[in-house]
Amino acid sequence: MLEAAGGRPQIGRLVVVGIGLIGGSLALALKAAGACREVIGVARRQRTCEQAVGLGIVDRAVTGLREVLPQLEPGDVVFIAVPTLAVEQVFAELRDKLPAGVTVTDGASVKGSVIAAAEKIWGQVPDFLVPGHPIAGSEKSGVTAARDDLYIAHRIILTPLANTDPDHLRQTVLMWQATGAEVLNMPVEEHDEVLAATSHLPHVIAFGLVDTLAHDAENENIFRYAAGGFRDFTRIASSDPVMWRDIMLANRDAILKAIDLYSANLASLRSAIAVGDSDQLMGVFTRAKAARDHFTKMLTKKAYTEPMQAQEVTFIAQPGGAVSGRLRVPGDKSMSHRSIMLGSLAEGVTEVEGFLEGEDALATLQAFRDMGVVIEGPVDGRVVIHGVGLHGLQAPPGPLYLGNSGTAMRLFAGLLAGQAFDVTLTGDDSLSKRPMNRVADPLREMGAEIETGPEGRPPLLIRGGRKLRGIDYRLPMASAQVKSCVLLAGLYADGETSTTEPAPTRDHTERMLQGFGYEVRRDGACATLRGGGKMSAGKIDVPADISSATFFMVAAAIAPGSDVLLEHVGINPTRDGVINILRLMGADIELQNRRSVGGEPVADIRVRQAPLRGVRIPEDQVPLAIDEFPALFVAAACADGETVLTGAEELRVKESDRIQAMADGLRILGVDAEPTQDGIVIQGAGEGVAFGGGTVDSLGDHRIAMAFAVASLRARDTIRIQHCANVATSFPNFAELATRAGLKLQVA
Ligand SMILES: O=C(O)C1=C[C@@H](OP(=O)(O)O)[C@@H](O)[C@H](O)C1
Ligand SMILES: C=C(OP(=O)(O)O)C(=O)O
Repeated sequence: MLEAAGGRPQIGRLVVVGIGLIGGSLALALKAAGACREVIGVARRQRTCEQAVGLGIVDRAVTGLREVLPQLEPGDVVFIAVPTLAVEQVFAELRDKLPAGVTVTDGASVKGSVIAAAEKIWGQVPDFLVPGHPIAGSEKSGVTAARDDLYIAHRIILTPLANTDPDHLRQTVLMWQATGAEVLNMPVEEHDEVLAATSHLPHVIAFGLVDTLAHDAENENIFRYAAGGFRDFTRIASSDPVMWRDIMLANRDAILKAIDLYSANLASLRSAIAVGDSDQLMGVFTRAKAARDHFTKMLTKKAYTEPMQAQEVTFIAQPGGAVSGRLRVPGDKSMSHRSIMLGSLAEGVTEVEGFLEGEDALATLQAFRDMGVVIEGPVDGRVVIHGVGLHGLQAPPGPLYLGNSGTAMRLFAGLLAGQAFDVTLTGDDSLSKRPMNRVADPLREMGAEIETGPEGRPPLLIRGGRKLRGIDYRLPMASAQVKSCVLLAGLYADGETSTTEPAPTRDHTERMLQGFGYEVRRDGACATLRGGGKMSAGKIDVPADISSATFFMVAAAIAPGSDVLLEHVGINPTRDGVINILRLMGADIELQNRRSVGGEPVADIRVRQAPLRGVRIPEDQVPLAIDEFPALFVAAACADGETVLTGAEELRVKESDRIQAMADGLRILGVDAEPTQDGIVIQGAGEGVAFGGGTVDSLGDHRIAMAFAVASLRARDTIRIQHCANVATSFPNFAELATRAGLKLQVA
């Protein structure tokens, strides 16, 4: 059927029945692609036929379909692009007159009615009919609106039936692909429901709104003062009335359902306005804004949930350079998560400044919105959370998707274990491989009911309505996530809950709970709280993330001529391992303007290049620098002599196995790096070039990606870093800041 001719796909003849925007644009696109031998247009009016030929949309045009049918052969395609309710009449003309082997497909916006019309005419849907619907169009209509690029990067939904002939289906798919469109299949009923909600309902509302206002006695004034919002919102009320009447009648049941749902929501908005229910209004508006922003990001391929994972980002780092200037890296990820969690569970309104607008923290924010918390923002790092109290969360409408974030999943497990409702927590590929028994085990000891996937991996199903009791938990590993999970569950438990950690880990949970007025007793390695209390809203100023600042600290330490000042960085003593380790290696680091901000120590960090030496990293520094090792390995590769890391097996269960991922990449770049079970041994180059060039795989781990970008400062050749999309989880503007600082980084 569809054969290559001169290297191009060919359908024989294309017959377009109805030469308007949809049919005419297909004709133009296939002609431009050289994908068919001849295009014949069929239109009711002679004038349209003449225009279509005159505009070069079709090669010839006739007013009667029957005229051209005898000329058709196998491999030809008839595309029906008439208003939905006129499709049946076209089918009637095709009956008994269509030569064998010809494909028939259509572009009607409702598929159920097309199927019904086919059954009426043929007794059953014929196997040569491939029902379809291009999701492209505009408020413009008619032959003069046709464009050859209408379908580029648009979706075409085909709704083949069980008996649809595979050859005819393939022919239709190839035809649409030749226009630059993306083709997908969907069941008929699903198509009609989805379109009722996303296209047909908005048209009803737009037509209805404009008609309401047009009938208003004040209409002249209304239209005179109609601003951009009105114009944007009602653009689709300029669409073709016949086409839309047909769609309403053809998809009646699904549209009625969508209208009823919307009417109920409109009525509840009305009453919120009537009684001045500001919380309900903010709830609806903030949720809608987030959904719409998210949708806009999806369209620009910048979504922070699932579809994002499919996107490929490569860093290309040219060798050499130095870093300089004053930089403020984004807000601390650990504190950003916790600000949303505790702000949501507090009583009153919490204002957060410096919030990290990265995908991990945004996933936490979205999850609380899904549980009914009203959250304004983020706008330039400012978030306002209308806390609902410890018992005010509502069951979310579906699973909570936590993207790439281990912190979110483990802390959520704790704070959801004592809720009244069931909840499922899911994540992306990387998170789905990470161990969760480390939180499920202590929570079960507290009385929670939790199911995990195989081998204790996500998803987590947390059953609601369980009574929790306080426990005294000795952590088997130094993990702030496990500690925080148990303490958060302790808020809902009877009696006291204590955690004892084998080594100090970040203490943001304890500090922030205290900041919200919840008593936490701290005694060395032990933290204790009593369930049943309450938190009061407060103000949170999130400092810049030392884990993100690390990439620039290492960059400045290794690149000759560098001098950077990193502003307003959190230097909590449970997070400052990177400063201690780099200093031990000989780095020139100065902490300026030390101050306390909202209970957390903060400083500006100045780093200038200095010769580094290899060291044995003290094991007590490991938990204090746990996320900084990918960058520290790059520093080690530039140091004089051997660097040995031990006691860091936790690195194997992060977003990737960071020991293996870094060892593999360093070796590709010519570094002698020997992974061990709990660490790594790296032979540093000393002065001069430390890395060759090459392609390394970050395995979708943000910190591996950024570490290798920094390595380019001391490389001989270009370093290409694959799978970097997840840099947006913790440091969305990394490439921009790095370039501003002096790295020669391109994003492809
Ligand atoms: O509590 C937190 O915010 C974090 C704790 C650490 O994880 P572990 O507790 O698993 O070591 C760290 O790696 C992570 O990036 C953030
Ligand atoms: C380990 C990290 O994060 P998480 O565990 O939250 O995914 C990290 O940011 O390096």
